[in-house]
Amino acid sequence: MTQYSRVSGSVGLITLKNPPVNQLSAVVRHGIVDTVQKALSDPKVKSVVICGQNGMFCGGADIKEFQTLANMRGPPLIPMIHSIEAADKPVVAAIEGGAFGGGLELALGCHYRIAHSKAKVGLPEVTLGLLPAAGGSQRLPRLIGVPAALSLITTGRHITAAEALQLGLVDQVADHNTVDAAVKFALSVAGQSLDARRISNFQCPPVPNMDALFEDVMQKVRTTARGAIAPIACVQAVRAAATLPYTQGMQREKELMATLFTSGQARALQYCFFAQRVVGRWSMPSGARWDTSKGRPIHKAAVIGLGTMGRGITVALAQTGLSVVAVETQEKQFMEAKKAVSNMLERGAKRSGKPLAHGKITYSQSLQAVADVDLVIEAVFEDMGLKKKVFQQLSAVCKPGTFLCTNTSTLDVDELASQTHQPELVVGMHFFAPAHIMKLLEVVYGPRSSPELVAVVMELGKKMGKVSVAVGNCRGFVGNRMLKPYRDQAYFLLEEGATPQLIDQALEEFGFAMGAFKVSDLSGLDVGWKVRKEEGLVQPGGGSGKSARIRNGVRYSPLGDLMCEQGRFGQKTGRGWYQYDKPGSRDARPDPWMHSFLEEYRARHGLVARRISNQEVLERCLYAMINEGFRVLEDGIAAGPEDIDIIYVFGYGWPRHRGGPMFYANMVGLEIVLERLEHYAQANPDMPTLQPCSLLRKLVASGSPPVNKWKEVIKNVRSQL
Ligand SMILES: CCCCCCC[C@H](O)CC(=O)SCCNC(=O)CCNC(=O)[C@H](O)C(C)(C)COP(=O)([O-])OP(=O)([O-])OC[C@H]1O[C@@H](n2cnc3c(N)ncnc32)[C@H](O)[C@@H]1OP(=O)([O-])[O-]
Ligand SMILES: NC(=O)c1ccc[n+]([C@@H]2O[C@H](COP(=O)([O-])OP(=O)(O)OC[C@H]3O[C@@H](n4cnc5c(N)ncnc54)[C@H](O)[C@@H]3O)[C@@H](O)[C@H]2O)c1
Repeated sequence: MTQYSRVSGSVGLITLKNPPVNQLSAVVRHGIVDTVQKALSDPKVKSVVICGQNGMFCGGADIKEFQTLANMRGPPLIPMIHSIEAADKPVVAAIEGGAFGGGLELALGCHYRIAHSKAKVGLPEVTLGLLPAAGGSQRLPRLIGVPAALSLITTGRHITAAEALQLGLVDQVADHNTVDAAVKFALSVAGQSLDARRISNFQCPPVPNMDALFEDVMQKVRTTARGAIAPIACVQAVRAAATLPYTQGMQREKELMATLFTSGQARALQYCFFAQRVVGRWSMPSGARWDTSKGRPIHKAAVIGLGTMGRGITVALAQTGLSVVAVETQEKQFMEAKKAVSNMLERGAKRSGKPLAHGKITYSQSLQAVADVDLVIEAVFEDMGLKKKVFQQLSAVCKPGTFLCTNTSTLDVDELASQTHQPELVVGMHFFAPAHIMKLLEVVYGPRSSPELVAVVMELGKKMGKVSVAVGNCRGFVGNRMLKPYRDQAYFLLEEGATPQLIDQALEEFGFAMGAFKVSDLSGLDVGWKVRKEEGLVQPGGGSGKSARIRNGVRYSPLGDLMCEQGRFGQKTGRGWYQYDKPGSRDARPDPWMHSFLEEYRARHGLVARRISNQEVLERCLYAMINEGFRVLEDGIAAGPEDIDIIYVFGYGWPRHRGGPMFYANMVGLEIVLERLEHYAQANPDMPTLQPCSLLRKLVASGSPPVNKWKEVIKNVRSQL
C-alpha cells in the first residue's frame, strides 16, 4: 500500500509500504497513482516527496508478479512514471536503503533525487533476464551519458550514493534523515520551473565514435554473456536511447522487453533469484531448521593448512573482521603463505575500497596455537589418515565447545567427526577455489551434527559473502557427486570418437564457463589420479583386454590415468587435454598429439570412432549429471532442487540463464530426459549412471510437476520407504 500525508505545511509525502522491499506490486502502483493525483490536485501542496518505509526506497517491480504478462493487473508502471515526470509541482525521491530496477526508474521519473550516503542504486533487471523497461533504458543514458549507462544496465551492478552523485544520477547525498532532507529540499524548489528537470526531454550527451563504442560494447557483452540474451537487449535499448527520439526509444524498449519477458531465460534467472533465497532457509532431515536453530557468535577462528585453499579461507575469514589463527607446519609453505595472504588482502582492499584486515591474522607452525579459538577450518591434504590425525589433535587441543570444520572435497565428514570428543560439533565447510573469491560454500552436516553448528556456519558463510547451501554427507556431497557421471560421460565420448575440443565446445556453447576438459586441465589431472590410485582403480599402462575398461562391473575409462602417466597434468605442466605455451599458462590450444594418442588408444581397445553430435554430448553429459541429481534428492542429501541448482550456478559454472541442472531438466521436459536416459542406458548397459533414477520415473508418472512442486513428490516417495 501507499501512505499519504501533508508535512511542513506544503509538501505532500508519499510513503511506499510493501514489505520486505516496497516492491511495486499492483496495490502499490494503485496507491502511487492515487496519492500523486491527490497531491497534485491539492492547492496547499506545492511540492511532493516520495519515500519508502523501513529505510528502503524501493526494490523495483514485484518479481512474483512476473509469471506472465497477462497476469499483471493494476496500473502499468510506464504511464505512472510519466505522470510524475509531467507533474507541474516538483517531485523529489528520498532514497534510503536502495532504489533498484523499477524503484530507480520511479526515481528517474521524479524531478530530483536525494540519496542517503549508505544507499545503493542500480538497474539489476539484466540479472533477471530483463531490461529496465519502465523507461530506465531511455532515461538513464540521457541523464548520465551512454558509456556510464551501458556499464550499469548491462551488468546490473549496484552503485553507492557517492558514485551516483559523481555520475549525476542523484542530486544530493544526505548523511542523516533523508526524508527530512528531501522535504527541506522540496520546500526550496517549490514553484521553480521544471522544464530542465524532465529527463525524457533531454538529449543523450554526445559520444564521439558512437558506432565504434556500441560495436565494442556489443562484442564484449556477447563474449561474457555466454548465450544470455538480456545483456544484448540492454545494449540495443541503450543504443535506441542514443539514436532515437524518446518516444521511439520507448517503443524499442517495449519490443525488446516483450521478447525477453517470454524467453525461458527470464524464467530461469528469476527462478535463480528466488532459489538463492530458498537455500538460506535450510532444513535438516532431523527436522532442525534455519528459523528454529540459533547459532552463537564466533570471535576467533583458525585455519589449518595454508595451501591453495587455506590461504583463500584465511583471507575470507579476515575480511569479515574475525581474528584468525593460521597454522601451517611446513616451513616453506608457511613463509610463502604469509606473503600470499598479505598480497591477497591488499588486492581485496584495493578492489573493495575497505581497510586492510592484516592485523587480525596471527601465524603459527603449531596446532597448540588454536587452543582458544571458537571455530577451526581444516584444509590439509586430501588424505583421510592425515585428516583423522589432525581431528584427533584438534579435539585434544581446542577448548570444549569449539566447532571443528573440514574443507574436504570428498572424504567422509562423519568419519572425521568420530575422531573427536564432540562429534556433534563437526561439519564440512566445502569452499571452492579460489576460496576468497568463489561464492559457493557447501555446508555438509552428518546425522550427528548439531543444528546450532549448522546455523553458525551458515551465518559465517553469509558474513563471508558466500551463498551457503546445507547438504547431507555422502561421497562428493552434492556438487562433486553429480560432477562424476558428467565427467565420466565426457571420457567415454572421447573413447567413442569425440575430441576434447568437440566436447568442450558443445558445453561452452550451452553456456558453461569452461568445458569439462578445460576444467580438468585447470584443476590438475593428477588430483583425481591420486584418488583413483588410492582406490585401487589404476592399472599401470591402462591395462589391456576387456577388464581394462571395466571396474567393479561398471564401465571405466583409463584415459585420465594414461595422460597422467605421460606427465600431462594440465596447465601446471603445460600439457594436458590441451597444450599450453608454458607451464602455468591458461591459453588452451588443441594438441595434435592428442589425435594420435586417441587413435592408438581406440585401436588397442578395438573401438571404432564414430561421429558424435553436440546433442549427444549435451544429453549424455548433462542428463547423467541430472540423473545423479535426482538420486541426491531421493537420498535426502539435498533438501530440494533449488539447493542443487544454486550449487551448480555458483560453484560449477553452470549458465545461470539456464537456471541450474534440475530447473533445466524441468524446462526440457522430464519425460524427454527420461526417454533419452532410457535410450542411452539401453545402448550402454555397463553405465549404471545412465539408468533413470526411480524419483525421475515417479515425477514423470505424477505428470511432471513444475520444479517448485517436486518436494511434495519427494516427501511421498520417502514416506513410502
Ligand atoms: C512490459 C512490462 C513492463 C514491466 C516494467 C518493468 C519494470 C522494471 O524495469 C522491472 C524490475 O524492476 S525487475 C526488479 C528489479 N529489482 C531487483 O532486481 C532487486 C531485487 N532485490 C534485491 O536485489 C534485494 O532483495 C535487495 C538488494 C533489494 C535487498 O537485499 P536483502 O536485504 O539482502 O534482502 P533479500 O533477502 O534479497 O530480499 C528480501 C526479501 O524480499 C524479496 N524481494 C526482494 N526484491 C523483490 C522484488 N523486486 N520483488 C519481489 N520480492 C522481492 C526477496 O524474495 C526476499 O523474500 P524471500 O521471501 O526471502 O524470498
Ligand atoms: N584445491 C582445490 O581446488 C580444492 C577445492 C575444494 C576443496 N579442497 C580441499 O581442501 C583441502 C586442501 O587442499 P589444497 O588444494 O589447499 O591442498 P594444498 O596441498 O595446496 O595444501 C595443503 C596444505 O596443508 C599443509 N599441511 C599438511 N599437513 C598439515 C598439518 N598437519 N598441519 C598444518 N598444515 C598441514 C601442507 O603443508 C599444505 O600447505 C583438501 O582437503 C582438498 O580436497 C581443495
